[in-house]
Amino acid sequence: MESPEFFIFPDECATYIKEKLDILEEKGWVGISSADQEFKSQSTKNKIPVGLMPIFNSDEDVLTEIEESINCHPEMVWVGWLTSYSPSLQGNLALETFILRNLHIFHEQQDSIDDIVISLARCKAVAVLRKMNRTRSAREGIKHGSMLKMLGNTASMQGLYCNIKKVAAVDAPVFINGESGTGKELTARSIHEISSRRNGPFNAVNCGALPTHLIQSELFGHEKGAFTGAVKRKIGRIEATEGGTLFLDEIGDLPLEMQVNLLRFLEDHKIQRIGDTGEISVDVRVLAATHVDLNKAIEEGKFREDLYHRLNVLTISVPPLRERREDISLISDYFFDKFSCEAKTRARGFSKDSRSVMQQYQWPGNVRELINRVRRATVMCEHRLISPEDLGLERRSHDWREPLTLERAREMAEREVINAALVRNKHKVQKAAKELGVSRVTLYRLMEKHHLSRHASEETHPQKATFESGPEIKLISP
Ligand SMILES: Nc1ncnc2c1ncn2[C@@H]1O[C@H](COP(=O)(O)OP(=O)(O)OP(=O)(O)O)[C@@H](O)[C@H]1O
Repeated sequence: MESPEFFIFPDECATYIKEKLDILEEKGWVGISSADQEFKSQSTKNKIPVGLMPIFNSDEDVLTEIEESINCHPEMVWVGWLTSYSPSLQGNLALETFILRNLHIFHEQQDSIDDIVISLARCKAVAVLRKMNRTRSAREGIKHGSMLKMLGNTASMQGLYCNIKKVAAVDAPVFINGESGTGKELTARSIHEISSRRNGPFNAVNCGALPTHLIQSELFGHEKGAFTGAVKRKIGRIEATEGGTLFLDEIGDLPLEMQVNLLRFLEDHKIQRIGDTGEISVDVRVLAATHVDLNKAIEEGKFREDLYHRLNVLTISVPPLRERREDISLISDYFFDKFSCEAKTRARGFSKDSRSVMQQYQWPGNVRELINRVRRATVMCEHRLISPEDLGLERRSHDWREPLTLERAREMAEREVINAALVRNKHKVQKAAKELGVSRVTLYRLMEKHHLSRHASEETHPQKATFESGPEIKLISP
């Protein structure tokens, strides 16, 4: 016989629910406390649960507990059960907003017990639909409804989606941390897309890519004749983002004098075009990202502490690909399908060897590097299955059981570390040299010695990266 439908309720509400359990059981529903192991038992394994959340009071602690239950089981659709003990929602804006946003409501005093059964069934139907969508989304690569094409099902990515939703619900600045190529800009776009600003513009500015003398005008705009060459009025990127979201990438590269202006804008939401005496009010949300250590930059006097605190109201971290290896197959398959639809290819998929190599590689350039390698392999592959060589990844050519001179080992390690630094720094030689602690000239010499290209487009070709599965490699000073 088929087991009855079931719902989960937070452990702290157990006493209240127990009183009602018999009635609900008669209607074909079984209630299980969130602390109960039965949740994972055979009888409920293939069932989709619904969450039932009695609301007794509006203490912050209770809100936090509810929030935690929802976060622990984001797959569930939750019914909020307003009991005779529930606080009045009117006048309690925080609770009201929270409840309306997260729960389907059942009023015990206004609705009959049959209505709660209907609510549970309705939520079950929504949960089933959600599950179907999630499965399809994982295939299609679209996650969480309007959240942009962010791929990844690992716990760390689920945590990221959860945080994106949380920060999208408010209007404060957000600081997005993460290595290069992890998806910081995509995260910023996702925040914008599900925020109340989604109908406004989204603008991304790479502070590191703008020449210093142009940054002020680019961000704040200028009036005609403000400086030589200002032949007409220019609206800056901040003003052009009115009503929307401005993403300042590589904020660590913003010159100090510009940091003062940005701070002023963040404090009073007013800007001044160069050559204009008046101030203009602008309604723009700022999201910022960097892959440099800003605490270190503050210590070195390169980044203003007050600006850091102003921007750092909410922080989100995007995990590196090597820390979510289970997502590698999903991402590579998705992009292989995409690229093979766009261009003719003989390839039908990845060989077993390629999959294993991709799993072990460190991915210093993260998702961007994975996409680039898959794109190249899809075009270059001459067989039915993409090989590690097509991906520009080859197993370490040396078998460690074989004898190896120390000099050769040093050379191999040196090449690998330099290649990783170049990929991480988008082939900006000066930046990579700084990270490696050598001069630019030295790095050029080493690149020549190891036949490493300085162009990003060639990062996987003709040089092949090896993958590191052995002990950590240290850079040996030349
Ligand atoms: N989870 C993901 N799913 C699908 N595509 C992704 C994901 N993360 C990143 N990408 C893709 O990888 C590329 C790099 O992402 P993005 O530009 O957002 O990274 P970033 O962290 O901002 O990089 P950088 O610091 O170098 O500017 C983009 O093409 C982006 O669409």
